[in-house]
Amino acid sequence: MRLENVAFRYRRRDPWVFRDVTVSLAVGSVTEVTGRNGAGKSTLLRVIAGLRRPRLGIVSDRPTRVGYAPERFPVDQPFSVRAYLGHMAAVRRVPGDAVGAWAERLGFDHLLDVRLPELSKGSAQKVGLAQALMADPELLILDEPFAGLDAATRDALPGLISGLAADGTTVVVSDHQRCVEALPGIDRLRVADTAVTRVAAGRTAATAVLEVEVPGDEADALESRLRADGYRVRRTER
Ligand SMILES: Nc1ncnc2c1ncn2[C@@H]1O[C@H](COP(=O)(O)OP(=O)(O)OP(=O)(O)O)[C@@H](O)[C@H]1O
Repeated sequence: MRLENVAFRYRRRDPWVFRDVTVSLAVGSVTEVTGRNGAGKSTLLRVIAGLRRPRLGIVSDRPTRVGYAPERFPVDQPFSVRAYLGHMAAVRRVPGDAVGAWAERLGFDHLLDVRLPELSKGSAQKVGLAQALMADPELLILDEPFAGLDAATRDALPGLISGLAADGTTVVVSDHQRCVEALPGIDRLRVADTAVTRVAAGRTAATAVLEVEVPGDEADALESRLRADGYRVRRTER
């Protein structure tokens, strides 16, 4: 699919979140969206998913089956996990046994009869992932999917994502935790200052490595700023 000269702001007098965005997402690609807090990553994902319409520009060739897992899964609905996912499966015409299969795969099958508001953050995140994944999406949008996940699921998710991509799903993921950055062939978009820029995938000949020495108590902040800006950071303590 393709975004062409896309601009978005929430309200008419708001500042633009981004402007003049022209990017293509190849079928079966995995794209990581990076940027600082508030840069516009979630907004870009919503526009790509079709949940928000661009104010200007054109989005073309968006696949029909779109799976979207929001940053914060809405847990204020009074249903059990089973009832909620069963309903989502019915809406998307997915066989009902997909619910149990995804619950088992993501490790929350023991929670199927728990009501959504009673779920822990990580378990709610898994339910959000399951509803996005079970429709066999051609376009899968994951907004900070790793937040709150247990180690086993966090480790399994990149493999699951690359498996789906290998089968032709186009995946777009924002990921402060940088869990997908090591996936081979991953594309990267950086959102900053109302621009969305494609960052060269694979390191090219033009890559430079800087060694920067900072006081220990500043290291965490600098590291997360650099990572948010899309840089790869290797850290050593002295
Ligand atoms: N529903 C909304 N209505 C109005 N403004 C919004 C809305 N959602 C986000 N914004 C604004 O749009 C800008 C981009 O927000 P967005 O959530 O897309 O950033 P982000 O890069 O995903 O941030 P984070 O890393 O903190 O999740 C911010 O200025 C934010 O305040």
